[in-house]
Order: sequence, then structure tokens, then C-alpha cells
Amino acid sequence: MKIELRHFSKTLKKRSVLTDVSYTFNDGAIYGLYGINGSGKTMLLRAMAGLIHATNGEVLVNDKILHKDIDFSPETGILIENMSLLPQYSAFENLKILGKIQHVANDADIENTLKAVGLEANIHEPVVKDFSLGMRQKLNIAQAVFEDQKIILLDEPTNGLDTDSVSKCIKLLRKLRDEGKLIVVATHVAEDMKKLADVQLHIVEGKIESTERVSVG
Ligand SMILES: Nc1ncnc2c1ncn2[C@@H]1O[C@H](COP(=O)(O)OP(=O)(O)OP(=O)(O)O)[C@@H](O)[C@H]1O
Repeated sequence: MKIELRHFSKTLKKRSVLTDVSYTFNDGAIYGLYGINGSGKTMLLRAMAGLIHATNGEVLVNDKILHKDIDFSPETGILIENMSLLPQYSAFENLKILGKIQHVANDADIENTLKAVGLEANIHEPVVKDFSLGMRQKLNIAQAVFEDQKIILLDEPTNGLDTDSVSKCIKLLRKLRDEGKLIVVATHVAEDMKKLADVQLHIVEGKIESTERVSVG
């Protein structure tokens, strides 16, 4: 798996939100996008997921150009802000319904993923009625990974999570990394970045200002 940005630029309302970004993301690593609010982390994830069109340049997923050769990669799992969960259904049912689109995950996969994110006690509770912010976030993480997606793009996955849950999330992502997935996580929390990312990308004003390969657990 590989995602390649080639001179990717995006202008919104006459403002450049991503400027000439070129970078290749490879599998078997966790990449951390780190930068202040508004620096362009979410936009970069959106570009990689095929959720925005380039003003200039292109994104290739496994050498296929997004919006030309393919619209999006079916092997990509995403957590981007304002995800919609079905409020009247339980965590288990939400994943079951999503899973019907691709038929990759079975009930055991769903239960195992919900356990890995720390939702085992709550999987059959109605979502909106009973779920806290952190519980909803865990379910968002679960939906991004439960179908064995080879590429996982997560925007601020630790938002709303307590310390134990952050550790669980990190453990899960490292396990997936070790299985050979390509993982990209955007965060403005320096501590999470240090614990998680094999490669840190510092995003400043819509550009990758620097990259650093570090060695984590
Ligand atoms: N629909 C839009 N129209 C115009 N500008 C936008 C739009 N959406 C986002 N932007 C701008 O794009 C820039 C990058 O936003 P982005 O959401 O990628 O930042 P971010 O690094 O993810 O920030 P945060 O840490 O707050 O989530 C910001 O300056 C933002 O104001």
C-alpha cells in the first residue's frame, strides 16, 4: 500500500489551504501529522481519502490517480470529524450495518474490534442515548478499522478519550502497523504524537515543513 501526493494544492475561497504538497506514505508505519489548529492536517487527510479535489496536482493510491482512475480507495478506513453514527442503533449494530456494504467483517471481527477500543461493556447499548463523547469516539475508531482496511486515516482519534483509552488506542494502532497497515494520524497533541508516530510530519500553513523518522514501540 502506498499513498503518493504529487504537487497537491487546494484553494478554498481564494485561500491556499494546501500548497504544493509532495510526499509518499508507505505501509507498515504510523505517520503523524502535527500542527496547530488550521494548519491543514484535516485537509491533507481529506485529500488522501479522496474527499476533496485538487486545485493542482494529484493523489495516487497504489499508483491509481484519485478522481481519475478511481474515486476513492475501498481499502481505506477513515475517521474525520463529524462522522455520523446511527443514533437509534447500538455500537454493534452500527458496525454491522456499515459492514453490510463490503461484507468483509463477521460478527466476531466486530466484537473483537469493539473490545480492542474498550467498548466491550457497551456494545449493545443505544448510541446517542447512552454514549459519552469518548464512547462515541471509540466507536468512530472502531468503524475505521473493523473491516481490515489496509489504509487507516484518523483525524484527532484521541479527542475525548481518557488516559487509559488513549493507551488502548495507541496499542491497537501499533498492532495494526505491525500487521503492515499504512496509518496516518492527525493530532495537535504533542504527547500523543511522540508516543504514536514512526514518522512525524510537521504541517505549517498548508505545507509539510519538516519530517522526522523516530523509533517508537
Ligand atoms: N470550507 C472551507 N472554506 C474555506 N476555508 C476552509 C474550509 N475548510 C477549512 N478551511 C481552512 O483550511 C485551513 C486548514 O484547515 P484544516 O481543518 O485542515 O486545519 P487543521 O490543521 O485540521 O486544524 P484543527 O487542528 O483545528 O483541526 C484553515 O485555515 C481553515 O480555515
